[in-house]
Amino acid sequence: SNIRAVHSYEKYNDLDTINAWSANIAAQNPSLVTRSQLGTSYEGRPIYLLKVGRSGSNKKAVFIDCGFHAREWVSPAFCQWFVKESVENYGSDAVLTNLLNNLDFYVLPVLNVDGYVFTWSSNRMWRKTRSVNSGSTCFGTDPNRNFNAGWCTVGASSRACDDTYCGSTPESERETKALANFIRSNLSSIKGYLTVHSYSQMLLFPYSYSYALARDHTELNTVAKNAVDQLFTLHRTRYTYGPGGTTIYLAAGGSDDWAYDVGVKYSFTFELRDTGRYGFLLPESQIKATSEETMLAVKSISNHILNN
Ligand SMILES: O=C(NO)N[C@@H](Cc1ccccc1)C(=O)O
Ligand SMILES: [Zn+2]
Repeated sequence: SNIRAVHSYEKYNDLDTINAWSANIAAQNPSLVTRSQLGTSYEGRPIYLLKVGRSGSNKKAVFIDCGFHAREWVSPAFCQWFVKESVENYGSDAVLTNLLNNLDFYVLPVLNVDGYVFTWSSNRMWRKTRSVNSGSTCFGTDPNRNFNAGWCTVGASSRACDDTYCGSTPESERETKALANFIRSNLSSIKGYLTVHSYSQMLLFPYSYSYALARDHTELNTVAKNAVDQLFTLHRTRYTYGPGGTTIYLAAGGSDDWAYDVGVKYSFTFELRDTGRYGFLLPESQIKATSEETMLAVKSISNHILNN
């Protein structure tokens, strides 16, 4: 039939649906969206990346990833929402249009594709990747402990069966290696790194691997404050913000700390809704409000990046 399948942005979508969506939204919006493959997961699934923005030469870029942790379903929902908003409101939303004309957004809807599939098929509460750990019957590494940033020193486990297992080496996972390689290869353009998790309602920035203040602490703190203030205006959702170590907990090997230390100055971790009532099982009825308020924070941060 000639009826175009309509994507449901207010539902949680399985990986096949998300992959079909990313192919379609790129095909239907060629002047704004291009899809590439970042890499392949442990179980052999493609990890797709969307580049969103008007084509132009030597534009600054902001990298946004979702779906690090498999059970955090509202995270991939937000990445889908971001792309939808970009293609639907380009030309009508002045702020978004200006951003898309002057910045490129790399949007990674699901990094941990194997884990995400596993939460749909087997264990809704799975967090890690699904790689086999030699010498253990336990699967997976915590991708947010697997980066070369104070790796496995604090707030991480060296036991394969733990949910915060740091892996056998930094970037041991195909998924984290692919992401790190992409950022390393595009350091001249990537000025911002936003990694989207749930839940807690927090906006975190380096460092989580120690209590040391980042050299850009004052600026990052101001950017975070402005972002959470913008977020609050829509539905009065309250976020806390600050360095990860003091705001949530000490944890080494995180992607935000790694990105910051390789030179991506504006590096933030979002912890979306809620604060524990539903936790990872946030009802689909809250996807719209969560995504809309998070858009305000992302636009605030992106404008700061564009103007600095
Ligand atoms: O996973 C979640 N929430 O989903 N929280 C992050 C907190 C964090 C953020 C940045 C660096 C290290 C740790 C975690 O990986 O534990
Ligand atoms: Zn997480």
